[in-house]
Amino acid sequence: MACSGLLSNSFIANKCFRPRRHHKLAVPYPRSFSSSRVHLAQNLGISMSMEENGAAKQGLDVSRKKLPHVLTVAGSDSGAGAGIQADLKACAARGVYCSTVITAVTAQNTVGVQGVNIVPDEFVAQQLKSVLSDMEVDVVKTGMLPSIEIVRVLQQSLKEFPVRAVVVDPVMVSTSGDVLADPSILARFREELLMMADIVTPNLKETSTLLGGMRLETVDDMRRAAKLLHSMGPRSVLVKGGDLPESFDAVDVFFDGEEYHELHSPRVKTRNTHGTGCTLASCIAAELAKGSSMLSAVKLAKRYVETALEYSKDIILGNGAQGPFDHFLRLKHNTSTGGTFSGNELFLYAVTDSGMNEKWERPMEVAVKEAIEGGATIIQLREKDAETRKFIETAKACLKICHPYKVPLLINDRIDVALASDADGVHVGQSDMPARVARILLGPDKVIGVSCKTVEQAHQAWLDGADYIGCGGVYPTSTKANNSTVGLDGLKTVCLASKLPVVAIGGINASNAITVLGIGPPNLKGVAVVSTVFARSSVVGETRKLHSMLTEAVLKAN
Ligand SMILES: Nc1ncnc2c1ncn2[C@@H]1O[C@H](COP(=O)(O)OP(=O)(O)O)[C@@H](O)[C@H]1O
Ligand SMILES: Cc1ncc(COP(=O)(O)O)c(N)n1
Ligand SMILES: [Mg+2]
Repeated sequence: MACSGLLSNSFIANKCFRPRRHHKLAVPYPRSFSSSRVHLAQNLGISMSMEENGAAKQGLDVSRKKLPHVLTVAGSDSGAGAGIQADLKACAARGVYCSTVITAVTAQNTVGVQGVNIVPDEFVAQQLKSVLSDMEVDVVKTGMLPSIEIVRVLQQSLKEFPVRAVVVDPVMVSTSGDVLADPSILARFREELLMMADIVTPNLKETSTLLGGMRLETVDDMRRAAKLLHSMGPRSVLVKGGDLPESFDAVDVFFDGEEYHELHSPRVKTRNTHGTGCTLASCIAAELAKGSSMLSAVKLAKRYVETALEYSKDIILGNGAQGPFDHFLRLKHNTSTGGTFSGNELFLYAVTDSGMNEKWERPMEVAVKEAIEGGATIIQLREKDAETRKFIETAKACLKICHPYKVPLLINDRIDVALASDADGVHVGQSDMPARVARILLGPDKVIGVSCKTVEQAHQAWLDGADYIGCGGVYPTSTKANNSTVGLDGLKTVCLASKLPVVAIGGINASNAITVLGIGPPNLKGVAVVSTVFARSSVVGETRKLHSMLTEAVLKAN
């Protein structure tokens, strides 16, 4: 469609980039269109909009990066599992800005919906105008639309302020069985809203309702339903199968008028599925806002929901049948440190050695368990030659052993293995990945330790966002070839300069550990050992011996 000079600025901003109806959204949307807007406006002899004039007057850069932006038009869920709250969390998790037009306020929890207060339609219209007239919305996602009047004002607003895509989640009944939309709305949905939708995402009940009570029991039924719904006007249809019997995978059927795609994912066994529909639709909207094609957006959204459910399957919130899940995939991370590493964990630091375990035919898990039972306060898995897949499995198994004891487990060098196993952190050497990069990859909560021999390295580790440093070798050691030693003096110098807690490493054993800890600086928090605990047959016995010696020495010193 050509843009004419008579069109309003908002039309230019949005409509020109909107793919024409009945074309699939295969071409990524242009990401930044502030600059193209100005360019386009100049070509068409149109002056800049008020906002651009304002920005220019304030000396702001009008070609600044535009945030992908989803506007959700939905109801508030006081329990924050579904509705507006789920939409905000989903968009935030996907890195997209989300504005909100609230259509109703529900009193809701994990048991059900106790009350609904519908926002007057004039006020919904006012919210829509406030956001759409000002904030360059890319995609509108609709959820609970509780009255015919509200559907009408939404349609009018979208005509006045067209956006690039409309995702319609036709919320009618909550999973708990409570009615969220007036039944009279059905006709309006069928006749008007579906026509405006780039995608409509009904669950089984909603599909059946929209199709006059059609029975949906199999994936074939879902395919037929998708086709029928498509004939009602939306460009694409996703019939969601979360409510199929438990024997089925979680199957959704996508149909764009030409092709069907059955999207399968394993059915996560959990009660925490409240808000999956809202989240899925918001995630689709978010991906479209970033520039995805429709099918990619749907696939990614489904994978996101599946992953979030898997991560949150055991969380307990509320007494009802429908628990919420964690959009930021974090609640299940019950790390022993919880992002509050103090340094005291370094007291008896056990670094594993697979060669020593092999010699005693001891699985790594057994060695780790024995070390912890003997009193190790932190474990580092140091597997220089392990195959990646095996290493990840071992790390996961060891984490299961460490966490009940609240003992953190770190991975030597391998950031990828730490990420894949969700270990508590990493320990890196001077020639491994820089701690600064590891911090970016691992996020703020994981523990990062760095091996340092000098004051400069210790300072850099601090600048890079490490949590502790390992200083050594204090004495010569057989576990690290060609490693120069720093001696007690070098250790003391580094400790005095370091802003981070320090663990001493290298050749430390039962006969010198007390001397090492005795050198004094308060940030010298402990000793790290390898052979001392792992080279003998009884790891638990050796660790216990060292632990009681160290404890006794510390008690005496205090
Ligand atoms: N137990 C589950 N395991 C994996 N995916 C699920 C599960 N329950 C629902 N889903 C997925 O969540 C999305 C929302 O589906 P559904 O629960 O049917 O919609 P609604 O929340 O609107 O009732 C779909 O992609 C569906 O496949
Ligand atoms: C405000 C609001 N919007 C939507 C839903 C649907 O979510 P679900 O189908 O998971 O109950 C809900 N329960 N509450
Ligand atoms: Mg659901």
